[in-house]
Amino acid sequence: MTDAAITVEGLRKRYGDVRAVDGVSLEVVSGEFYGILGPNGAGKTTTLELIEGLREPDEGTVRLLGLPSWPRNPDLLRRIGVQLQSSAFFEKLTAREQIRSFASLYGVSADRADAMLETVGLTGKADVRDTELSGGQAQRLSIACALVHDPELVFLDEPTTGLDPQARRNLWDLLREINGQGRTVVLTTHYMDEAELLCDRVAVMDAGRVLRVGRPRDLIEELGVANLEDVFLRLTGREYRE
Ligand SMILES: Nc1ncnc2c1ncn2[C@@H]1O[C@H](COP(=O)(O)OP(=O)(O)OP(=O)(O)O)[C@@H](O)[C@H]1O
Repeated sequence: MTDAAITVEGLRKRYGDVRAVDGVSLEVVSGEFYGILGPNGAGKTTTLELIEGLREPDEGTVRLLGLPSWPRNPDLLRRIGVQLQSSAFFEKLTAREQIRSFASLYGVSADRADAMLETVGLTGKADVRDTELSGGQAQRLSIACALVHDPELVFLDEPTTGLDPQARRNLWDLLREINGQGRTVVLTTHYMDEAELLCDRVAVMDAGRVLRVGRPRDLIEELGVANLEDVFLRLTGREYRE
């Protein structure tokens, strides 16, 4: 029996005429580092939001840590970490106040919040308001807020987009460390080098469907190509998405 952290069956979500998620089923094993890949508009973010329980599916079911993610379950929300966009920050707070506010929602100490700020390299910006942080700094703060309560299951939507190479490498180290502690990590990314390096398995999506799931090196071998970027292009084609 596999120890499933996430089980998704027959997930569908439409926005008007757009079938954003069109029958997605997948399973993420406990402790796995799992990537959701796909071109713009493939349905990655919508899939993630449905899995996280932030949106109601039209059809299908999601179980997180054995429990349904919809309707929202407060006990479950304590056990998962979701990286929200920085627009979800509390208004007019400094970086330190921001992460301490998230921490207090979960009953986590201010010391632990400050340590998390240090982990993402933002101690020097602790007294700066979030609106005055650079894009990459705000992103690091949002990741720190998602991790402050030590979640068992972590969801990150394009966590390294817009980060400089230093922040990107440091974040990779942090995510590896979190995963090494036995936590399950699910991320979306457009960086195939990142997915190849970090992910135990990836799901390649397009047009709301999962085209292929596998270990990066197995997919590379199966398709007889050089790297995961080639796998991605082979499966999803080279045309621009609308
Ligand atoms: N709130 C919404 N209302 C209407 N259409 C939406 C909404 N959110 C997403 N869509 C549409 O659903 C489809 C899937 O979008 P989604 O954001 O899930 O894709 P994605 O794979 O995350 O894309 P990207 O890589 O560009 O972030 C797109 O066609 C998008 O235009």
